[in-house]
Amino acid sequence: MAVCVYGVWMRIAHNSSISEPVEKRARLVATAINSTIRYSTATTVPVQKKKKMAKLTEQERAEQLQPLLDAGWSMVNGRDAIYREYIFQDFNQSFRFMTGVALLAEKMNHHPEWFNVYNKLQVTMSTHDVGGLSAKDIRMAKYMEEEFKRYA
Ligand SMILES: C[C@H](O)[C@H](O)[C@H]1CNC2=NC(N)=NC(=O)C2=N1
Repeated sequence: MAVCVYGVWMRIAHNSSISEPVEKRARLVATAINSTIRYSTATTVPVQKKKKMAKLTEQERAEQLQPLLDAGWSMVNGRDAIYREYIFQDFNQSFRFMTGVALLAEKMNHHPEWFNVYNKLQVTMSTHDVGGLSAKDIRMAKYMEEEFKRYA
């Protein structure tokens, strides 16, 4: 980019006839520089700001959290967090389920608080960074509900 811009400037400076007063040629180059700078800044792509995680709003709780509570999740006493117990046929099934959740957790950088004994899995979801429930918790809990249907 810089090289071709320099080339443009030099072509303008060279093309303006040699007899032109130096001031005029300097003005031509200055105009070209300004327009290039304007062009180059105009073409910069705004940096996508990382979406700041926030606690669920009342409306999001009504629309997105309530279906999870209806499906078997419950609010944790004294915390803005949700809890669910899953029972599987055996340890192998529960660990397979946990493996899928763990892969999503790593992809999302969002991790469950969980405890597993043999075929029973206890899961608590909350977002430590915001001190309560966020969209990430909803997404992970919905994933778990969908996955669990495969173990019915
Ligand atoms: C440093 C690291 O990115 C943060 O601690 C991530 C990791 N996993 C997380 N998991 C959960 N449940 N909540 C968080 O706030 C969180 N933050």
